[in-house]
Amino acid sequence: MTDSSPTPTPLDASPTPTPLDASPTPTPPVTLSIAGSDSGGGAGLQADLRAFAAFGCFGTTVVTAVTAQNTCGVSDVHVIPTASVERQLAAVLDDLPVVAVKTGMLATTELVGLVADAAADGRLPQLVVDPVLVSATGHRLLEPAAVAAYVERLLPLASVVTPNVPEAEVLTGRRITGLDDARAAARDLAGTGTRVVVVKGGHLDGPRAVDVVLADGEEHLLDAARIDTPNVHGTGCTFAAATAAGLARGDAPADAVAAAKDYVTTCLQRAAGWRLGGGPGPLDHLGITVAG
Ligand SMILES: Nc1ncnc2c1ncn2[C@@H]1O[C@H](COP(=O)(O)OP(=O)(O)OP(=O)(O)O)[C@@H](O)[C@H]1O
Ligand SMILES: Cc1ncc(COP(=O)(O)O)c(N)n1
Repeated sequence: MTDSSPTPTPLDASPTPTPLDASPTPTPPVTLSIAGSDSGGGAGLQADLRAFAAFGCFGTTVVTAVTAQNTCGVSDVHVIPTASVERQLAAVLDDLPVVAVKTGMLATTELVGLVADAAADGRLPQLVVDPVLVSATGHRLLEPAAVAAYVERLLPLASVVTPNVPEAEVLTGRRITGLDDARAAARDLAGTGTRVVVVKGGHLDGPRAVDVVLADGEEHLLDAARIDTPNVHGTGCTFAAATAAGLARGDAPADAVAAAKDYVTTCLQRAAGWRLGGGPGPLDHLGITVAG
């Protein structure tokens, strides 16, 4: 008599988990994000800290605003008083050896001015400015009068600026419908004094997601296949934080933006099938280590 029952499947066939590695590690580079909190966790400081960690950086934070936000929208914005932002900045910079800084949501003209003053005093090394104006869900995150402060005060002091298409349109007054317009906008923004300009192409149409980079007068493109996914909340924050982290670990700016592009593309790919929330969902930053 033969036994026709199927071979029993072991309950858990996955490989034995690697034990946690407790060996000492070198002191990491310190990065700083000056940005808003996203209660939904997809953008803002929450995304920045995950991107910093992926690049092996120790992230610190200065909170400019607390948003009540999820994937569907922003229902409240509480701007942190300027004096508190100033004290957070002093607390971080007076003690920790920050080597690169990223700014995100700055909310008001006063806070843009505060950051510009700190940069002018040489306290914000390798400054990456992500000029956050509006959330992906359409909520204003910067008061309109603050746009001039960005152009006149902050951009001249930035190492890298990373507007998306709608932000580049507001900052330059130029309509951007394709790559040639994005190139022209990048040249306008380089004219403010920023060393490296990245006009991100996530909002342009087409099968590729192409970003225009103008670095010390040299233009090149960051080009990746466009991923078909609704989960794009926090791509801009992630790209800028990853760029700051690359600079912090010693990459040249052109290498830092290229590594940031690879990282954000990987995070988008991994989360393409995620279903978190009813609106544009977050990226998968989890468990990724970007080799230096
Ligand atoms: N669907 C996509 N597939 C591949 N890459 C994308 C996609 N959407 C955005 N990107 C890339 O993500 C990065 C961020 O670009 P994007 O223009 O979306 O910035 P953003 O609008 O500031 O982001 P956010 O959604 O956080 O506001 C860029 O490198 C862009 O090319
Ligand atoms: C606190 C904060 N900072 C930045 C963004 C922009 O990200 P997105 O354009 O993906 O909404 C946001 N929504 N919230």
